[in-house]
Amino acid sequence: MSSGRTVLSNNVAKDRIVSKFQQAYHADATPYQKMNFHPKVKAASSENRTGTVGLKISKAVIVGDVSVGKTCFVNRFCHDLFDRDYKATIGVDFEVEKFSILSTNFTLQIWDTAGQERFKCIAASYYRGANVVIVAFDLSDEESLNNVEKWMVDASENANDPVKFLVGNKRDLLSEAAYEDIESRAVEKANKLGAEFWAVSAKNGLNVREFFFRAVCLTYDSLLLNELESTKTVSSKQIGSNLISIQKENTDLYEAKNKQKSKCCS
Ligand SMILES: Nc1nc2c(ncn2[C@@H]2O[C@H](COP(=O)(O)OP(=O)(O)OP(=O)(O)O)[C@@H](O)[C@H]2O)c(=O)[nH]1
Ligand SMILES: [Mg+2]
Repeated sequence: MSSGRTVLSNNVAKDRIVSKFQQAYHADATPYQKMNFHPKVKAASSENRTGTVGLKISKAVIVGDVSVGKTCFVNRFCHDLFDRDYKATIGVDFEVEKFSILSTNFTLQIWDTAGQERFKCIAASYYRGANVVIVAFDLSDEESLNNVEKWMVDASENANDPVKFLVGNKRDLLSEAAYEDIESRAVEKANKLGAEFWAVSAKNGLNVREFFFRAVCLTYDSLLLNELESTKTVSSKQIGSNLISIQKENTDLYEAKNKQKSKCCS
């Protein structure tokens, strides 16, 4: 979380409070047609019956070709920063963002993976269990759009029934006409992949906050709905043991990240 932000008593920054359901970027380019939180999700949130959803850490992974702007996109959202110099991501990096959705705390871990082929072995081990898969491409580079299928297939393989997005970055580089041209092809791809399309700019911040709010709204809604429908009564004992395994898994991930970096990047 960037410094200088107003942080509330629940440890969530003021600009991470989600009280309205964020709409899709383009109504014709999404498989997610819901326009609001499910009534059961709203009721459970207001009555504080959110089970393990508010306690767990959800996971998002961002993948895509080299230099499409994955790191800049994450940094724009998490730190409100933009770096014009390219620094390749080595393996993976991650950020943790805390939200308050309908007054429930919700934590998203954002795994920013390397696009370079030589780091693929490291990056791929972080796709497991992802709740959100973000395939990024560069709107000004057609080739990066041609490669999105393989990224989506790889990243979704071991994910956890993820919410899928196709994000075109560097919108600031395109004229309106050039954008419209690539947009129609991107929308076609997104529909084929069963993903929701967004056009953003990490450089000027266009649609970046809206995108992440959309991602957490869809994820929170579907995770809580699943939980409400599958475990009508979750005992506090179960919640306790789930939490221990989640915390352990998290610790393992941190350790694995360091181990794998030293193994694969030599
Ligand atoms: N004009 C413009 N440039 C951008 C934008 N986003 C990123 N860039 C530039 O694109 C280059 C690559 O950005 P990165 O975020 O490092 O790319 P990446 O996808 O993380 O690359 P890898 O980590 O190697 O996979 C940098 O020089 C950025 O300044 C954007 O929205 N607009
Ligand atoms: Mg990067």
